[in-house]
Amino acid sequence: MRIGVPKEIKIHESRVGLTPAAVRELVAHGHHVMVQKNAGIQIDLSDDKYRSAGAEIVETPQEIYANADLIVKVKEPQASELPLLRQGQVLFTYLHLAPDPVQTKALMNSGCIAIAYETVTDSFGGLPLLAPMSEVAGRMAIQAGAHALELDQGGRGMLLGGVSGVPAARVVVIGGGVVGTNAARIAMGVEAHVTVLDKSIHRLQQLDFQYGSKINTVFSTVDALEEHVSTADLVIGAVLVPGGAAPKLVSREMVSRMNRGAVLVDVAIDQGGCFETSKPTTLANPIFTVDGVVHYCVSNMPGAVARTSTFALNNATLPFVLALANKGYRKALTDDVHLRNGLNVYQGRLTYEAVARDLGLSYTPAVDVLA
Ligand SMILES: NC(=O)C1=CN([C@@H]2O[C@H](COP(=O)(O)OP(=O)(O)OC[C@H]3O[C@@H](n4cnc5c(N)ncnc54)[C@H](O)[C@@H]3O)[C@@H](O)[C@H]2O)C=CC1
Ligand SMILES: CC(=O)C(=O)O
Ligand SMILES: [Mg+2]
Repeated sequence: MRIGVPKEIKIHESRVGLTPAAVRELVAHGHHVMVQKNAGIQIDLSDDKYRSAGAEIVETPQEIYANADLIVKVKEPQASELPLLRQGQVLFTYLHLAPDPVQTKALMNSGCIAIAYETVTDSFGGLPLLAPMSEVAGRMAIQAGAHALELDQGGRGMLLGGVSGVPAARVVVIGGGVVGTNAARIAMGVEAHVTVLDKSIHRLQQLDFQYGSKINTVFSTVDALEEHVSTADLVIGAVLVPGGAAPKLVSREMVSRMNRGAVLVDVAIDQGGCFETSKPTTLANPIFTVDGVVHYCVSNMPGAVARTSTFALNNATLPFVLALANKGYRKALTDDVHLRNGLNVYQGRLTYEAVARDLGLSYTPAVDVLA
């Protein structure tokens, strides 16, 4: 199979769809891999490293999209990339379609087969291609939040862990999944006062068992959210309804009652965000202020640590890329329900129910289009 890896063009995004090691595996299985010139240059993955792994280095994205059967990317296709997608071409990348009707329509019109990393599942009930980036983003959320709490960023001028004689900052994490657990872990590490809210008692039990007296776990209700958000110094938004738009759990009114200079980090912004006042920002210009509350809403946080993130992502995606390349998309999707759960768009039809529901479009089950 001909596999193409375009250079990412989302602002400040330096991750790459395939590492040289992943290219080498694919080439060893008899596939032809085209990597766009300088795709990995920012993270010390030079064209020479890709050449040594057996890749063909290609000058332009146009050549990649014109010649590849399977495109392996990181972020959702940007406006200039969408018209390059072709009928019957397989696209494997993050998509986050629920809050993005424009991209959804463009993918449907292209006739491509779009498989979203973030809705591929595993047999443990997890999202194995989202999890590595959620680990990164959860850990980064605390360093981004700590920076935003500095006075010259508009923050309260607080150190997360406090010092002798001065209390630690109050960190509230909404959603105790992969992002939330990693954020809580780093916040505990810097000795902040950490509270996690979740609507899953099971998750709260696991966190309580794992971290004991270092963490406060709270069942999430409107009452509990109001109580904990209003007194927080840093709030991390980390909820997820897989594939669907994030629920708006913190209203504008709740934000207006927060401490001046408190910080919100909305990691769930890639699914539309869980604070009413959130809007997506970029790594180039990550923060803005509403009612004196600093908001950090970057939809590709792992792009800031692109080297770590590229390796972590490839560890998870490679088995699925190999399956798609070795078997072809139809057999790979038919054989594996977990990969099939990643299928969001199939030649003009929407095949992921939560996306169709949130965008008010009609839904066709993946099994039906593959039959
Ligand atoms: N901005 C960025 O760069 C990145 C964003 N993300 C996003 O972060 C979000 C969280 O991802 P994960 O932690 O991997 O998901 P996860 O599925 O591991 O955890 C989500 C948690 O939210 C809880 N939850 C769902 N609805 C809730 C509600 N109404 N109230 C309270 N808790 C609720 C669930 O019980 C679950 O424990 C996703 O939107 C994901 O796409 C992930 C990586 C990078
Ligand atoms: C998950 C996601 O949106 C990212 O890694 O950029
Ligand atoms: Mg304590």
